[in-house]
Amino acid sequence: MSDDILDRLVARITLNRNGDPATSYVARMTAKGRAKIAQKLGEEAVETVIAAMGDDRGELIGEASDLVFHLALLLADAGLSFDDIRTELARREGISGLAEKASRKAG
Ligand SMILES: N=c1c2ncn([C@@H]3O[C@H](COP(=O)(O)OP(=O)(O)OP(=O)(O)O)[C@@H](O)[C@H]3O)c2ncn1[C@@H]1O[C@H](COP(=O)(O)O)[C@@H](O)[C@H]1O
Repeated sequence: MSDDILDRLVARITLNRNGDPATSYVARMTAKGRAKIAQKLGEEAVETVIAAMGDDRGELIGEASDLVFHLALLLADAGLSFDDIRTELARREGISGLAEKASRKAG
């Protein structure tokens, strides 16, 4: 078993996606479809933003965790995983966001 919680979470999501919606939140959300998962992700993003405006670190950690969990649900529904995100972030490594933006405007 991986010692990375994100890897274990993705493995659990993959297993539960086809489970019983009566006993699994992952299965229930999957059964509702990608639009519902995406909507929930958006709600969690807003809740994270609101938490970030306060000064309760625990609240922000909780909301950010809900956000990442629902992102994992959405990625799984699209046949993607955090490995795909890791690969893309590695590709971007060392490329300044400002330089990248400027190159898009120039092109
Ligand atoms: N990490 C999580 C996780 N984080 C958040 N959630 C659930 O996400 C749901 C949505 O959160 P909300 O804050 O919107 O709460 P809500 O109950 O819908 O309530 P409202 O805000 O709408 O009133 C809640 O039911 C949370 O319990 C999670 N559900 C599951 N996991 C992981 O996924 C695994 C598989 O879960 P099941 O498929 O449910 O067994 C679990 O073992 C965990 O490891």
